[in-house]
Amino acid sequence: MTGIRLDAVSKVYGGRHLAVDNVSLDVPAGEVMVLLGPSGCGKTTLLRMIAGLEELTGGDLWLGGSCATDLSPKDRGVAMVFQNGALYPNRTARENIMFPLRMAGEDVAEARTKAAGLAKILGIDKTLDRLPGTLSGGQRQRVAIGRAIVRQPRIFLMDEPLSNLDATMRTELRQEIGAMVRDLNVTTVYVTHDQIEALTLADRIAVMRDGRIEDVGTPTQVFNNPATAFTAGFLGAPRINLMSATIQVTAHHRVSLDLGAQTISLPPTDRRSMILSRHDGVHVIVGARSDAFTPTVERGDSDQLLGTLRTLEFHGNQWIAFVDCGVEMLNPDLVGPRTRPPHDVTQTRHAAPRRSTLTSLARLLLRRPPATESADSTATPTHRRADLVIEVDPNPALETGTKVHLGVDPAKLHIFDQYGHRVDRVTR
Ligand SMILES: Nc1ncnc2c1ncn2[C@@H]1O[C@H](COP(=O)(O)OP(=O)(O)OP(=O)(O)O)[C@@H](O)[C@H]1O
Repeated sequence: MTGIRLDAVSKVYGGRHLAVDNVSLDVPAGEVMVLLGPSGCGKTTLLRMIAGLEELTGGDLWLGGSCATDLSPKDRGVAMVFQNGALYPNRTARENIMFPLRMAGEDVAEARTKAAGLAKILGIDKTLDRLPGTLSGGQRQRVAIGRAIVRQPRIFLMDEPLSNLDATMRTELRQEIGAMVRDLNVTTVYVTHDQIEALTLADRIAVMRDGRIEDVGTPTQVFNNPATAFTAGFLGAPRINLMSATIQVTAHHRVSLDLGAQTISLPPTDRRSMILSRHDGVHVIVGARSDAFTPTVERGDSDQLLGTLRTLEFHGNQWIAFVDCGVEMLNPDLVGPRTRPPHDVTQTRHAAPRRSTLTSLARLLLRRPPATESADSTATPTHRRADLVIEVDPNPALETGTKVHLGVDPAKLHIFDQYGHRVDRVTR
């Protein structure tokens, strides 16, 4: 089994377009690593660099403990499946799967046995004698996967293999891919922009943005304990509420998050209270998923916010309320890297991404808040007045236009600095 190590890897296209920016990542042998991120964030480029289809502009690639930066693609023991796994149209599914083995000189009977075994795992054993043109998209993609993996590659790379399939087929094949790569125990890197695919398939997810890795962790780690506001915003539906806030420290070091029109108090025992109590006046970003609130029509003991119910939506398995609390919301896509200085693409090695700590907060004290920065600054994330998006239980008293009290569970709040990094230490 072969692990993968990316060591400060960068890719600059045409001498000026930075597609992958100083990425370091370890994929232990046998792990299923999913690269997740929006279109254009560098996922495919990174995958192609592992396959040897793109040269590295900077950094090194290690496969199984040996430097593979300059190794030719055929010597890497890597197989790759793309969105549209092209098949030989005049060969049956069986012949397509057997093809790499026959090319390698393997005995026909042996190749047939291997192809049949894989076809069973992939659920296409009944279609082995058909031509690709007579197969459904999902069946064709299964054949392509079988053909890629039949030679037992050291590493299996998949680039959005399910994106052209319908929802039912995607779910089925996703489960089969997960089972297959684990059965075969092959180190797998899987690219997708679909959070459900990532959460369900991955041993670990690397969340990418603008050529960099924002966060790496198990699905539960990146979802429940996101290191950055972007990760918090990319995972989860409805999207996380990100509120612009200012730290307020009162007598006895009690810490509140001033949202402008309203405030949320942190319990003194909350570890963030300890961290933030020395940072009165600092701007932060407060993240709260839709289940962090308990809405009631009557005032309750744990109420922290008051708003007006603007809209109620039925989402099948849940009701979602849009509540106007007069607070300033931020767009998760625009928080973070755009607050960093513009990048010098001629430099391909950079310091490792920093962990969010008190030190980063301390640095904020030296900065003006985004709203007061110069007009041409890239530092201002999009601020907008918007509604909090909140899960509600069916309740006839919750009607559009009514006042709603919101209990807030501080344990479900994530607090980020203005660069979008968590103010408390994130452990992985
Ligand atoms: N051959 C190329 N020449 C110049 N720029 C390129 C080339 N290939 C990719 N890019 C650019 O590099 C960036 C990363 O592209 P990449 O295809 O790796 O992103 P991605 O995350 O896989 O996107 P998608 O999900 O849309 O496939 C993009 O801005 C893209 O336009």
